[in-house]
Amino acid sequence: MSRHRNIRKLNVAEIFEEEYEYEEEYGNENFEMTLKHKEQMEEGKIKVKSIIGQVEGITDKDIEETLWYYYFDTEKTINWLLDKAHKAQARKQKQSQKQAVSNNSQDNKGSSNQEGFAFDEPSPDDIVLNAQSKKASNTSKSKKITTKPSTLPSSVHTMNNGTKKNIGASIKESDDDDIEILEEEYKENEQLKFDIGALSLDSEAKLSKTSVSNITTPIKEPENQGAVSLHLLSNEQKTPKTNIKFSKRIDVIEEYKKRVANKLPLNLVVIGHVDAGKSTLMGHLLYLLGEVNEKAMRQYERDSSKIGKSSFAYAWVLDETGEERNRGITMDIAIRKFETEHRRFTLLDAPGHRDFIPNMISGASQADVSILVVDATVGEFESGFEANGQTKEHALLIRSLGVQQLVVAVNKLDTVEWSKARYDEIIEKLGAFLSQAGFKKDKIAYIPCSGLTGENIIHRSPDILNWYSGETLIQQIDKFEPPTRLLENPFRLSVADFFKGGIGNVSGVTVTGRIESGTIQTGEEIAVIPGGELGVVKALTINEESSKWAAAGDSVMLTLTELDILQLKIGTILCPPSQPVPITSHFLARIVVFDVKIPITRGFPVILHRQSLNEPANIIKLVDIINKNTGEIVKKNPRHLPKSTTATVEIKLSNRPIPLETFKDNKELGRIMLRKGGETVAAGVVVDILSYGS
Ligand SMILES: Nc1nc2c(ncn2[C@@H]2O[C@H](COP(=O)(O)OP(=O)(O)OP(=O)(O)O)[C@@H](O)[C@H]2O)c(=O)[nH]1
Repeated sequence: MSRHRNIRKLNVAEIFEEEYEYEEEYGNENFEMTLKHKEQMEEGKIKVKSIIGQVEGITDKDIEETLWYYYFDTEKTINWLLDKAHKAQARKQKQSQKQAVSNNSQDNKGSSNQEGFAFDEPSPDDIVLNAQSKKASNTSKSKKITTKPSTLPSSVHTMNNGTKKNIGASIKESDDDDIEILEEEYKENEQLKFDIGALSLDSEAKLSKTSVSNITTPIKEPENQGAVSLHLLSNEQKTPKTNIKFSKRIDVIEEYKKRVANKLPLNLVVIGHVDAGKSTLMGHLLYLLGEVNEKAMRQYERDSSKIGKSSFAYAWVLDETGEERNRGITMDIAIRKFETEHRRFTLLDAPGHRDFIPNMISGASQADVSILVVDATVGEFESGFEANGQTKEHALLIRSLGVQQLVVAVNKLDTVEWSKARYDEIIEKLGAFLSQAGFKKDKIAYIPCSGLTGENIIHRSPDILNWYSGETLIQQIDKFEPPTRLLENPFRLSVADFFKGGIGNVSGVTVTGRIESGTIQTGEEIAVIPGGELGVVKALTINEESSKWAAAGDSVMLTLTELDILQLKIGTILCPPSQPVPITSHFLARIVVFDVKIPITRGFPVILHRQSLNEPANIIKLVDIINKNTGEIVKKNPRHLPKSTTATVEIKLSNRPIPLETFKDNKELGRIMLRKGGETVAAGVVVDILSYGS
């Protein structure tokens, strides 16, 4: 069956046909490791053990899981395991120091449990115990929400019931088109309609009966009512504590309107297959815009030619580390700012190499819009576009992460003598794929260009691209439309990184990340979930500029005081204490299966990605397969999910609960990616939380 067929038009008979093919090929049993995998696992374990020896807290299971996660890369496995063991040790030491200080001989359960290697942070029970003992001993500055929810969390009710109203009231930008987008967005949420990767789904029509009742009921009673999961405030505590006098508080939404009135801020991610020319194109663009001065540019040219990599001079503007420059590849997201006539961009240059897709996901999850760079060189476009190339995977990933607008830079046209025929061939092939991937035709623009020569980035020579009369790259990206920001939803920030120390003279702990929804201002109190620890925002910057407030869509640094750094982890969510994000390790998701080589079966192990967070998980139940066109359930309890199917599945986290919301409650926090063995196997949205807490 052709890989390039139109998946939207896939009919039920085809799905069954595929299933039969797979059944014949793989049988009905659950998928297990192949013999080769087992051999690799054994070899890997021996190697890892011979190097690290016996390390307290590292079990055989940990080694196996880590090897599997890194797909038998022993070096990465060892680094990760040792790093975790080191952190566990540091935590243990810190706990015993605290105990010594508090002289509280009763408070030993938390520390002993924190020795556990598998958990990067205290188990939820320990958190509560710790909190209680801290409260009793009153020795720690850290505060946390410890109230045990005896009934349904009312704040979560508000989030559910308030979603439509909030989204409808999202900030309006400047013109009619924007209003149309807002209306579309509003309708989209009214109907709980979502596009996942290749497919447009109206879940109201398409969910099974069980799921519909789960969704239409505002929220389920938490199954686990131990203070384990939701650290909620009791009714009396609902107003977040703040050290700003109410009359002085900033009306952030009004301020935001003023800020975007002139130039709209947009987060732009640049994606594409390895070596497509992403960094060169964007480095050249920054140079032409005057963001890189002549002296620095000449230095890049000299230094890159010294190591025989002169063609990478523009890429060095963005690839800043020695390793990236020596290897000639981008490894982590590079962030730069630039402005066009009507837009203010935060540029996220993503790595193209498949080994760094987790970094790419982390960057793409912060993006509003995207440039997809493809290499027009004969043979290169094809290898980026085929099954294990990154062109399709990246496009599907960003669509699944909610990016709707795309500029395709058909790059390196200098290598094909600026051939119109080649350009047409590429946009035809890509166009068919991108509409299958869920991009609307009118949201995609194609720009012929060369990042190396600079052609059609800002200027165009009429004798080179004489067959083209459209926009330059810069003109096109200046037309990106404003995305809808969830300004009136509860504040949510997914921690992308953190460090000890503060902004300017302020001391504390600093976190970086993108505000997914809501607003924040200095002086406000936030809760860290999981854990429930409380901190106060003492200072903040947006794109490294100091500010008193920030809003959804902003990439920020927040310095928090009164917070224990050990409570933070990448992927932790900061939120208002009165409106905490739920944590769960068991939920229902609607997924679209990517171009997998092996069908997904019950028990399928995956790495779940949500923003920067990634956690091992298992697909524990295949609930149903759905026809994408009609929304009908075509098969209940399927034995496996072949590529391109849309399905409802139950997912269980292996190690610990994570903060997660349903797509209905928060479009940003309700999206997930599932990866296995270095490949993205599916993307989807959370439709129901099946149990709260662990
Ligand atoms: N001829 C030609 N070569 C180009 C062009 N753009 C980039 N290159 C070359 O392609 C190679 C890779 O360029 P990069 O900019 O590092 O590619 P990339 O997509 O950022 O690479 P990763 O981030 O590692 O995936 C370099 O040798 C560039 O000089 C172009 O327009 N024409």
